Amino acid sequence: MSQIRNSKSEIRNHKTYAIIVAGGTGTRMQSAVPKQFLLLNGEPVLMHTIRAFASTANKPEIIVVMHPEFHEYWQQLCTEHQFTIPHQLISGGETRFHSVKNGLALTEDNSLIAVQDAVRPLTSPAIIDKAYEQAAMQGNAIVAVKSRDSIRRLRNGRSENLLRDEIWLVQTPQTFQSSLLKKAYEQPFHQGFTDDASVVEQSGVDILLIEGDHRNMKITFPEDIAIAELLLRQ
Ligand SMILES: Nc1ccn([C@@H]2O[C@H](COP(=O)(O)OP(=O)(O)OP(=O)(O)O)[C@@H](O)[C@H]2O)c(=O)n1
Ligand SMILES: C[C@](O)(CO)[C@H](O)COP(=O)(O)O
Repeated sequence: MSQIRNSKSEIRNHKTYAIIVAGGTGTRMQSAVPKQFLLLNGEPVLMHTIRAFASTANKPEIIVVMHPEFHEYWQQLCTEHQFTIPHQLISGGETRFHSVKNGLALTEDNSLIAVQDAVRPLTSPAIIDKAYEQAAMQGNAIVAVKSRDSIRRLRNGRSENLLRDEIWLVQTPQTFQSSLLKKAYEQPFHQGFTDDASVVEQSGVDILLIEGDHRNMKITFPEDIAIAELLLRQ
């Protein structure tokens, strides 16, 4: 109970942001428009993701990062779907790393920043709030789930079993105190930076996991839209 009270009072000292990265082209989805605009239960994927953040207790300021080529299209979708949740729309970069960096430029210091894939429309408001609370107390909070399958590593043609209890599959949101995230993103881009945790870890910070939910899937391949629609109905 006292831990809950502490985390709530910690968070009150910080402004909260969500940087929702929607600057990708969705090559693996092979759709006519990037996957963040595909309809999920009749509404674009990105609108579900923005609504999850707007439905949290923390009510972060929402920054959506998107390739400028799609800004007008997105405005049209917002009008068509009568989507009025306030958000800032800014330009994406060459990679996810560069898109996040563009978002960071709009954030104030001494804040808490959640970085979220636009294409994770099933993230629950509860886990978003939990991540802000944990990051307020401990510096960072990375949502992840344990592997349900056995895991093997293949190297030089030989496979070996890994202890699956030690393996976590990383999702978003990935939430940080702004000072840690901004310092880490001053590093030059590296191909190994597949998410925000890998960037922050490279700057010398220990990464802390919080348990998420297997439903928090990333829309990546064509079949994922149908799977997400089934999960939304449950
Ligand atoms: N230059 C980029 C590349 C990716 N992203 C975002 O990062 C998230 C995770 O990336 P991914 O699933 O790989 O999306 P895409 O890059 O669009 O897909 P693909 O790799 O299949 O091309 C997505 O919300 C995507 O829009 C971004 O903001 N800017
Ligand atoms: C950020 C991420 O979703 C965490 O699992 C993942 O690293 C994105 O990878 P992608 O190759 O850009 O889809």
